[in-house]
Amino acid sequence: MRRVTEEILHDAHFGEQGGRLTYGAYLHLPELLDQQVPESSPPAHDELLFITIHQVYELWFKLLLSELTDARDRMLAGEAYLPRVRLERCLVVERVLVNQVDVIDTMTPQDFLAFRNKLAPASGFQSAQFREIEFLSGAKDPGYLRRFKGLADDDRARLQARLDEPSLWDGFLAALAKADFDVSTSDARFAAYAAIANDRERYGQLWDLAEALVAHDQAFSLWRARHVLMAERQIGTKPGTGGSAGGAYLRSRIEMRFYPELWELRSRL
Ligand code: HEM
Ligand SMILES: N[C@@H](CC(=O)c1ccccc1NC=O)C(=O)O
Repeated sequence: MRRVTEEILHDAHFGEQGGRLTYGAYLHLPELLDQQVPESSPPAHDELLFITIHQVYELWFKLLLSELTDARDRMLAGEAYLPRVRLERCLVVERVLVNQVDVIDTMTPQDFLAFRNKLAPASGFQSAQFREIEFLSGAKDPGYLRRFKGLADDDRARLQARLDEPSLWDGFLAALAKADFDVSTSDARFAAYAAIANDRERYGQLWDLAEALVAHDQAFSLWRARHVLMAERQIGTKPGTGGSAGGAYLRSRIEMRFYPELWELRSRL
């Protein structure tokens, strides 16, 4: 009698029709796994960890941009259900982004210092996708584009496009307008939020959508707070490789909110 594993391997016909696809080819693993190139020579032991974690962040940022863009487009079209579904997936990914800081925390500051001097003037400040997420979410600060050193032309064009196009917040207001709320003034908008908050039986989908936006906003605040601790744990009060004051600059960003009106609503309920 053949062993069970052999049966599984040889008798499975699912999806085999004429295909030559393999796991590695589908996922472009040779290319993907060839992209971790340490700057230090001989390589400092922890530099592979440092490169890997940033690449993983950027892959998740790419997914977030795809999900958030779809949520924005659907809200602009007046939808509420699928935008919330998209935002909830983003929230789960964002929790992963916050929690994987634990992996960087396994690095000691001495081991970071073994390759840190090779990194300047690069820093996370130059993450175009991170800034794209901020712009798309609603925090459009053109100053970041002006201050960006060494930004590739295609990244600059993508960031400019994110500044020019509607944000998630514009999408949310479009969804409210589609439900016949006046969103033209601050007073009118707060009246709309209160109406939605106070009649969830009628406006449940819009309420859930607003809450999903608050959760997305909160997740990014948590990431910023966690990032400050990650940075200070490594470099204390030293200035950053990107030329900022370091922890003090990062700390100043913690209070930033994508949707201040949805936070202000809490005080008015
Ligand atoms: C050893 C770990 C880390 C340290 C010490 C650190 C430190 C810093 C510092 C000091 C800055 C301010 C810019 C500068 O002057 O350099 C910064 C910005 C930034 N870092 Fe990190 N970082 C670390 C890990 C990470 C990781 C894993 C990510 C994930 C992508 C990341 C993403 C960012 C982003 C997006 C910014 C810009 C933040 C903003 O402008 O609001 N950092 N980091
Ligand atoms: N800014 C960090 C260095 C750093 O973390 C970094 C360097 C190059 C590319 C990405 C980085 N990550 C976040 O800033 C520092 O000052 O030590």
